[in-house]
Amino acid sequence: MAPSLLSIRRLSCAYAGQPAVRELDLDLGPGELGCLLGPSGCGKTTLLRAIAGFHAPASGELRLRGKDALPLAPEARGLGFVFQDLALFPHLTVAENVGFGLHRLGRSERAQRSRETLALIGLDGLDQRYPHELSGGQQQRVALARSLAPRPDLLLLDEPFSSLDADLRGRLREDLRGLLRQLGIAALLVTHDQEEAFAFADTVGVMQGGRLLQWAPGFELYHRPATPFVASFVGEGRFLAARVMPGNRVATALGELEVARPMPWPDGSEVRVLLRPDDLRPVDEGGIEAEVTAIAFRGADTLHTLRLGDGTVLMSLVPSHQQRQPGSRLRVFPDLAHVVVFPPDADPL
Ligand SMILES: Nc1ncnc2c1ncn2[C@@H]1O[C@H](COP(=O)(O)OP(=O)(O)OP(=O)(O)O)[C@@H](O)[C@H]1O
Repeated sequence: MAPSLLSIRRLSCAYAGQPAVRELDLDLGPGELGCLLGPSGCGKTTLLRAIAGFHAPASGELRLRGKDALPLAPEARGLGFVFQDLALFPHLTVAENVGFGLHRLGRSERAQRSRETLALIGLDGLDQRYPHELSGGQQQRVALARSLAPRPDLLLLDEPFSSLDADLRGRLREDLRGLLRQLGIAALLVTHDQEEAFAFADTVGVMQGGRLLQWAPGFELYHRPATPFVASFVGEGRFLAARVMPGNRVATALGELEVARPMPWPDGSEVRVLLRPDDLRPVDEGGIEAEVTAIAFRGADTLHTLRLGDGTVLMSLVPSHQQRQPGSRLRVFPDLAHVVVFPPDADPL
């Protein structure tokens, strides 16, 4: 197997003895687009700064291209980065900003690379402007161009789009993604925004309390979350009380469900099953009847909050042309591709 571009083992970081990153393992391959997702304060920025060389970890290993990177200063690590607080140089033109990291190249090569990168990022013709003569989105493109101009093999991005409105944000993200693919550059992006993480990354990591709980493609995170925290943090979902039955089945208020993988708990154990809103399909007959307690319009569909007879609260996505009011009744049928089961007491939410 080819060595990872970035390989992290048991990495721990702390501020004045307070842990911020705990025993974290992570691998990123050449050209792979990764994303770190997690609640505020879970250690995403600290991890990114440790990779960049701006934060010295307390312990653990950090290897880049197979070599120990911890002794290396940030500029010797061969990485590009775009951090929230990394502003453009106001007294330099766009071309000079983009050429800033290209001191190893000759003068004409530098100008050519700078022009080429500006064209790639969609800033043709703006090279002689100063940062204050650009829109917020254009400034962010210059910051991206500056980090991409030296053609690093790994780009670190800390919420680079957070100051932009949703439309611009989406466009810039797509343009950057295409460009990284075209140039074969790997990236690790920190974001709060799940939609952004799924749209951008091949592999998404969910962090909590300094730990990386799962590092997997978005589909895996959504359909096979490793912990109840990942299950509830990624997408929407509710837990339904269940009991383990013989033959890899669980009994629930919605009937018996088949579990694809063997469960480690003996028959009769109390467990809980993850139910996503798209796991509960509205039906005319059969299924189970529930009371609609709230309705949130989403455009193409509406998110219904439902209460079963025993008080269990669940969610169901319903096509939005089916109009209903809170207090009405709805029949739903569980239609689960993957039944995800957790013990009842793990990681209480
Ligand atoms: N310079 C610092 N000095 C002391 N503690 C810090 C410092 N920077 C971060 N921390 C603490 O370390 C923990 C992790 O912070 P970090 O900024 O890495 O989280 P984050 O996941 O990036 O959060 P956010 O999403 O809010 O940016 C938090 O408890 C935070 O309070």
